[in-house]
Amino acid sequence: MLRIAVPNKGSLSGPAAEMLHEAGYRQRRESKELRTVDPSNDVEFFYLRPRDIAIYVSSGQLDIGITGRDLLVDSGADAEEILPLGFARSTFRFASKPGAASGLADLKGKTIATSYEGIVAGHLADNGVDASVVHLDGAVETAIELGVAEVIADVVETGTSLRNAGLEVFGEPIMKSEAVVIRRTGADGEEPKVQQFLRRLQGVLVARTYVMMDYDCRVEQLEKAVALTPGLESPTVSPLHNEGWVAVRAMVPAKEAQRIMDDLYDIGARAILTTAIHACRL
Ligand SMILES: Nc1ncnc2c1ncn2[C@@H]1O[C@H](COP(=O)(O)OP(=O)(O)OP(=O)(O)O)[C@@H](O)[C@H]1O
Ligand SMILES: O=P(O)(O)OC[C@H]1O[C@H](OP(=O)(O)OP(=O)(O)O)[C@H](O)[C@@H]1O
Ligand SMILES: [Mg+2]
Repeated sequence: MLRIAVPNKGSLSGPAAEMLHEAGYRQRRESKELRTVDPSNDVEFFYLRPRDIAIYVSSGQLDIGITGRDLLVDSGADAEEILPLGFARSTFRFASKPGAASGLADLKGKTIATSYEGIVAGHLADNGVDASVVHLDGAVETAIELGVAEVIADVVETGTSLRNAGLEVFGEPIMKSEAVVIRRTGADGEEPKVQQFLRRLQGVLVARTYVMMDYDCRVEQLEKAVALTPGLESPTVSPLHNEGWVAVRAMVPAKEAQRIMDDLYDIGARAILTTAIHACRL
């Protein structure tokens, strides 16, 4: 049975459960459940603290896990990223009172508060900067006002938390993060059950980003139309009962669907339809 670690709370947990559900896996019914078995898919899910997931996976007791890239790096655990999942996107940045610092060089001798000590200590060491790091569990934006630190390093998404605390980011982003699937470093990448799990999640990612487009066009316009909708491999072209016309079917990126429909209409295509994709295997 495949054993998978899933975040039990925080920003990762809702979207992770939603993605697993869309991929056809049974998920826990209530938030207190710490594990659940999905016998029809031969999978067992363990609901763990996001911060602990890389450690469990690196120990080899669980086959794979879903966590944040930043948490994986911060843990220093012997685990590697195998599939980015596109949710819980954030950047990890330094911030301070406006004007208190403008780059890495200004950190020398300063105290930096963070919940991600591993990332910060590694980044300072890589850049040869000598500064102290104070570990806080969360709400680190308050640390400057309360005199615990002069600088913070934290997850930034919209920037609202920093703005509310009167802080500004400075310097280059330390890293970009999103939810990722991880496995123990060097684990068997060809394991069929793992591959099947990854294919299912990839199917969800594709279903979320593409739509199916169908339209009719004159044979003379076919090459131009196909250039607009090349599909992933190649579009399906079928004859219509009316001579000189064909029906075309291709997957297109959902974000571009409206623009492509306009362009197809302009070259004479008609009966242009888009439909959602619920699941797929590429
Ligand atoms: N506001 C946010 N937007 C996007 N991703 C976020 C946000 N806050 C945290 N994350 C991501 O969530 C993961 C952190 O997990 P964590 O459980 O600490 O989330 P959290 O939302 O901060 O929860 P908690 O309330 O328990 O602190 C990291 O990968 C981080 O990049
Ligand atoms: O840029 P924003 O959109 O404001 O998002 C970033 C904030 O979200 C997270 O905090 P969370 O609410 O999880 O609290 P925490 O600090 O206790 O983890 C993170 O630690 C930042 O504080
Ligand atoms: Mg948090």
